[in-house]
Amino acid sequence: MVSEEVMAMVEAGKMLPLMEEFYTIQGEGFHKGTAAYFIRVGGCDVGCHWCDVKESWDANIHPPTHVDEIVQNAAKYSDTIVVTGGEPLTWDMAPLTSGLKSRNLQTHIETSGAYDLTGEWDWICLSPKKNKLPVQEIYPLAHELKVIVYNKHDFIFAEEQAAKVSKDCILYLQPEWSVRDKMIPMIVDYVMKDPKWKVSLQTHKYLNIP
Ligand SMILES: C[S@@+](CC[C@H](N)C(=O)[O-])C[C@H]1O[C@@H](n2cnc3c(N)ncnc32)[C@H](O)[C@@H]1O
Ligand SMILES: Nc1nc2[nH]cc(C(=O)O)c2c(=O)[nH]1
Ligand code: SF4
Ligand SMILES: [Mg+2]
Repeated sequence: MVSEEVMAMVEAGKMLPLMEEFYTIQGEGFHKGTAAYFIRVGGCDVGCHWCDVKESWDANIHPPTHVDEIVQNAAKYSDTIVVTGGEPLTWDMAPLTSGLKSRNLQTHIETSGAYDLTGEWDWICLSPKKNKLPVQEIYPLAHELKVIVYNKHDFIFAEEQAAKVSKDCILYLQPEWSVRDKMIPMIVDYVMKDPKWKVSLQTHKYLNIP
């Protein structure tokens, strides 16, 4: 049981249910190959059946942690901080990013965009999900669109989503990990036919790093 005081702090984004934090190499998308410190915030009710971090979904099992403490720790490791989850936009990200920005850190977010965008971000990776679509406001702000391809219909979904982002947004198709052997050849063909798309792989899984 958490106290009402802690609940109010979480509500205000001054504390966040912290699942894990780790220094690694960004494995996916535009910044792949670049060292970054990851902050994984618990809580998500989007419910992707193939989600590779289902342990993150239940916010109650992750300890509410002061954002000041998260920031102080993150600053020791990297000047690029990736906030992921769970779905980080479940929570008000403003206190966390203002702390990170006050230390001149680069703020990146991995999000489904299913909830209102909060926080100040240098890089927004939008990975839309069919079962809970992004809010309209996030599309023009996304720097990269990363659509997970689990089956053929996901190419149609990817085109629908690409029609909503800005012309400068970088477009990625990323195979869902468990079906990668089947989907990679289809993604390769697709990208060669329509080179506005690029391939994104979960390279950290090939490198055996977090
Ligand atoms: C675990 S999610 C957390 C952030 C946010 N909830 C989201 O979905 O964008 C981080 C990234 O991993 C992707 N992802 C999750 N499970 C995956 C899987 N099985 N295969 C490929 N990508 C996956 C998501 O689409 C997202 O881009
Ligand atoms: N190395 C590494 N890169 C990543 N890029 C996005 C990730 C995520 O889970 O949000 C992730 C992750 O979990 N590990
Ligand atoms: S939105 Fe992200 S964290 Fe939530 S279930 Fe889907 S992939 Fe997992
Ligand atoms: Mg991951």
